[in-house]
Order: sequence, then structure tokens, then C-alpha cells
Amino acid sequence: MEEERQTGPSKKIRPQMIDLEGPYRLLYCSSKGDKEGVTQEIEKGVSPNLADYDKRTALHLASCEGCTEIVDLLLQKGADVNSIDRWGRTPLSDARSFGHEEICKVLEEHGGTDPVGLDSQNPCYEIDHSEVGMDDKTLIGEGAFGAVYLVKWRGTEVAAKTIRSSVASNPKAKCTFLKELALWQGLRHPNIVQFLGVVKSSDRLIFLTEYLRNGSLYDILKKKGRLDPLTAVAYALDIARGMNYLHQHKPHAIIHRDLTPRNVLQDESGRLKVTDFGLSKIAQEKAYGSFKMTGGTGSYRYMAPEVYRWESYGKSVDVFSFALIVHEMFQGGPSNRAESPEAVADRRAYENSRPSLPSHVYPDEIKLLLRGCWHGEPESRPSFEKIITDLELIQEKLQKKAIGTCCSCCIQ
Ligand SMILES: Nc1ncnc2c1ncn2[C@@H]1O[C@H](COP(=O)(O)OP(=O)(O)OP(=O)(O)O)[C@@H](O)[C@H]1O
Repeated sequence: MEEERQTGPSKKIRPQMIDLEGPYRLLYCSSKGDKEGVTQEIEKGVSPNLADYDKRTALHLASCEGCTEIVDLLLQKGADVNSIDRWGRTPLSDARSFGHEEICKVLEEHGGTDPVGLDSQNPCYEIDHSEVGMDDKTLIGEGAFGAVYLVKWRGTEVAAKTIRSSVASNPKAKCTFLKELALWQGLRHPNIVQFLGVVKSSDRLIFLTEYLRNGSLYDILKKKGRLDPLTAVAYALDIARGMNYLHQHKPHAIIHRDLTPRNVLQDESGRLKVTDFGLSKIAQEKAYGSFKMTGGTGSYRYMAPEVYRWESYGKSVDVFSFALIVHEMFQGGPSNRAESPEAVADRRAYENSRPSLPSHVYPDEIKLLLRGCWHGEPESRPSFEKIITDLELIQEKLQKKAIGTCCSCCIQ
């Protein structure tokens, strides 16, 4: 299989164009302290409450960057002082995290609150460096952010993900990373890889998760090829249950954004677990500079058309990616292997092309499910809750069929 770990924008629209010419220029200018630019955008009629895909407004960005003048200006122009981003943070949460006391005062005078309170410092559970046997580490593999090692922590085998210094040494990237990890550390589900904590270390960023001995679904498919329908459906149910937990997370749904076979791991008992949600966005920030607000994130081969087209998107982008993973499990690998992942995403986004579903490989119920999940209209895709119900019925039917086939062969 070819390399598929590409992240970043499609060739159709470059982020620079959006920054400089679209309404999102308001966000860019706010983050850069460009008062003239902010004034121009607002005079053009751009709403002071315009937000990016993480629901971060101009006021969040100016508060984060310490641009007091811009904060004053935005408040004068009617910006909502308590707008809430994807992590449940207000501009005041950001100003506090970055120690911009003057801005905190201004925001508080305007009625600003900080719902996450002291937690806005995001203390991820910290693990003392001396407790982790980094000297006896075994390399498992390398991803977009850095190497992953098998290490022992307090006598237990765990995975240590090390983050490249190019990301870890960038304060903004590190802050975003820690926010994603803080979100992850609150999650508990049998189909979600368990986050364990961040290793306390002054210069590096290392975090520990449970270790999944059987590797990724990508490795499994590469080794085994096509899965039998019952196994494929059982795996699909594992992924759907993990994803349903993320999508039903309160107070905000968690969108994975980069659901691929590489981000699904298997434990010793054969259960699949989803990992690395939310982190793909940071890879994109790393590649294109510190400020991004557009949606072209994740791996092209599994990318929903609306993400590729840089349109606004929601939870159903994960349902689209899920359909392609299920398709691969029945087929034994991705379709259109000869084409580059970006070309595949382009045809899906602009020509509505989809993988084929030959009847000798895909049971009718699976065909129906996949067609719904990779529907071009995001609103027409089913929720993971519905997908679970459908898959359970399909599983039951396949099990009955398997028993029936087995009995008849015994009788004969
Ligand atoms: N918790 C874990 N237990 C066991 N193996 C793991 C664990 N986390 C990651 N790995 C393995 O380590 C390797 C690198 O993983 P990593 O998540 O960094 O990158 P990736 O998922 O392959 O690519 P990307 O970073 O682009 O998503 C992969 O082979 C992956 O299967």
C-alpha cells in the first residue's frame, strides 16, 4: 500500500488565500494584532463573532496572543465575551492560560467568565520521568508526530509516544497538544485507547497510553488481507462503539477527524480500539505555520468530501471515514491503490466517485450500510448509534447463517 499519511489542504484552495481574502482574515488579523485589518474586516460586514472549525473566535485568538488593543476593539464591536470553543474554553480561559493579566481584567470587566476555571491550566496527569524505563525502550514505529516506543512504567508495559521537538518546542503547538491530551485523559471506554499521562520532562513531550500488542488495523489488513464477514462486522462494531462514545461525549462531541486503519489498534484479546483523535489538526498546524482555521485535515484516502473541499464539517466526517475502513476490511485493502490518495479524495469530492461493492464480496446489508455512510450529503449519513444497531442485526444474521451452514455440513 502506498504512503497515505498525508495531511493538509487540497490543491483547490490554499490556506493563504483564505487567510488573506476571505472573511477568515478577521481571525488572522486578530491573532496577529493587526488593528487596521480587524477594523477593515468588521467594516466590510464580517461578524465579530465569526469562528473557525474549533469554534474559536477572533476574541479567543486575540486573548491567547496577548493583543490587548484587539480585545478592546472586538468587545466594542460586539464580540461575545463568553464564546465557547471546542474545548469548552472562553477567551478568559485562554488569557489566563497564557498569563495575559491585563486582558483578563478587560474581559472580566465585560462580564467574562472562565467555565473551566483553574482547570484551564490543563494539568494532564504527570508521570515522573524516573518511573519510566526510557533507557530500555523498544521502538514500535514512527508516526507523523514522532516515534512510539514500548516501555515499562511501574512494571507494566505501556506505549510511549514521543513528540518531535519541532512540535514540542513551539509553545502554541505544545499548548494545543496538551489541550487535546487533557480531553483524551478524561475518556474511558473499552474501544478507546486509554491515555495514561504525560511524562514530566522539561524539554521533551512524551505521553503514555496503554500498549496494544497486536498493532494497527493497517498492519492486520496488510498481513491477512480480506477478513471473513463475521470478523469484519465484529471489528466494525468495535470501531463504531468507540466512535459513538466520542460523538456522544458531553458537553461537546469529539470529532476524530482522522479515522484511518492506522488509528485503530488491536489488543491481545482481538478487540479494536480507536486512538489519536484530534491530533491530526496539530500536524496540519505544524506543516503550515501557527494559525489555521480551515478544514483540510487528516488522511486523504479516508477524507470526507466536505473536508477536502474546505467546507464546514461535523461529526459525520468520521462516519464517511468509517465506511471506507469497513470497505477495506471486506476487500483486504484500499481500492484505487494505483491512484494517489489525493487524486482519490479529489474524485470523491468533485465527481462523487465511491469504491465498488461487488455482490460476491459484500452482503446486501453491508452494501446498504456503506452507501448510507459515505453519502455525499453529510446530513444523510447515519449516526454511529444507528450504525451499531444495524451492525448488530447484520452480525446476528451472519451468525445464524454460519451455524446453518455448519449444521447442514454435519448432517450430510
Ligand atoms: N498504544 C500503542 N500500542 C501499540 N502500538 C502502537 C500504539 N500507538 C501507536 N502504535 C504503533 O506505533 C506506530 C506509530 O504510530 P503513530 O500513531 O505515531 O503513527 P501512525 O498512526 O502510524 O501515523 P500517524 O501519526 O500519521 O497517524 C504504528 O505502527 C502504530 O501501530
